Amino acid sequence: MPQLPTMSKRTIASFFNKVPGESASKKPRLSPPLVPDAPPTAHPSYPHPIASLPTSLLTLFDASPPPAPRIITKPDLSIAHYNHFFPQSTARQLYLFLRRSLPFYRVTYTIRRDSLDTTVRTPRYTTVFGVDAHSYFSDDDARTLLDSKTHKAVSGDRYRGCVCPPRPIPACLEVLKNLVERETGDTFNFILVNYYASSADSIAYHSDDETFLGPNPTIASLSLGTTRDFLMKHKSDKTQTLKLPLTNGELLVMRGATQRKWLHSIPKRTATTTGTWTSGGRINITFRNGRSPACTQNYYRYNVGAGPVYRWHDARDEMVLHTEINSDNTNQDVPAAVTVAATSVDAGTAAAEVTDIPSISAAPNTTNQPADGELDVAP
Ligand SMILES: O=C(O)CCC(=O)C(=O)O
Ligand SMILES: [Fe+2]
Repeated sequence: MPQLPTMSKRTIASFFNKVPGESASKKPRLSPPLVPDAPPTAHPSYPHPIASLPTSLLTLFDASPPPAPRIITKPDLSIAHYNHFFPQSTARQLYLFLRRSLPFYRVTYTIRRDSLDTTVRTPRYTTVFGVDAHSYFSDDDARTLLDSKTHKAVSGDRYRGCVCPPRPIPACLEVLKNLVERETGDTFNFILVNYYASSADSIAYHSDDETFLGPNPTIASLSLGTTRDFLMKHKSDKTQTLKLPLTNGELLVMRGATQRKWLHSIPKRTATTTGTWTSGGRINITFRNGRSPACTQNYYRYNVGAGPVYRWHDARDEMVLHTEINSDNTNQDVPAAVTVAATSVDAGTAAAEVTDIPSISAAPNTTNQPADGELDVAP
């Protein structure tokens, strides 16, 4: 395990910039303006503008660099575990902010399995931002998609197969990405967000080792909100298992052979956590580095899909269709005229329904396979 750099005290401005010499990439970076309570990030690919972090939260980030991580060692596994990447109160505010600011999806899709068309219902809310290394978003307000080599506009062909155009990382998540990059020394171009609304939401055993992430990918994973068990098991050595109850503000950095050799999951639980500040929910944010357009296509298909947008409704204390967000919510940045297409996922042809297969490893051309017995067949 290489020595991990530790985070030193710094100014708010530094959260928007890279450590000098850290990045090999010469491409311009998104630099959110350093004004108090900056305006939301808007982009034609977004269903609504996405609020920027309040300055009060940025100040909290500045106040407390995380303690050094615990290094977990097991065969073929390399994990740096930051018990308190963010202090409780900071993580709590971040959780509440992101839950009410991001667009979420409940993705349904059809796969061919055992010669049957099978409808898969992802048992959690998801969303994704970013684009693979072949492209990047311009640094100006337009945030145009540019080719990483020629720095010219990307041709329409490159992402033709995507369910939606790639989305630039909004300022509020760019700040988190920069914090994680500074701490880990890695760079990431994708942010995937899961929202587990209750203990019934889950992700089945899978590994994030698709070829489009390259060999031995580093994946950083931030947990906010309700504590959930993160279970790991070695793919071939059944004696090797690991259980980490991930609490509010924890960061896992998985490296080396971890994805190739181990599976991980967040299982459903029967206990219900209600009446707390989390409302029983948990946000997980993973930072990844996608190498090719196949990654972009896969991530948007399985984390945005073709269905409707959901947003958090403060008064109702639950996710609701974006179209239901109105003036009784405190999410006032949603233009009333915005409409979303109804789901175009056709479940009618399905001969069977399942929930929770390894969602992002279900696409063609991936090396992942569902672990035996991990599919939950819907009743
Ligand atoms: O929620 C978590 O901690 C894990 C999420 C995960 O494994 C994934 O999104 O690939
Ligand atoms: Fe995963």
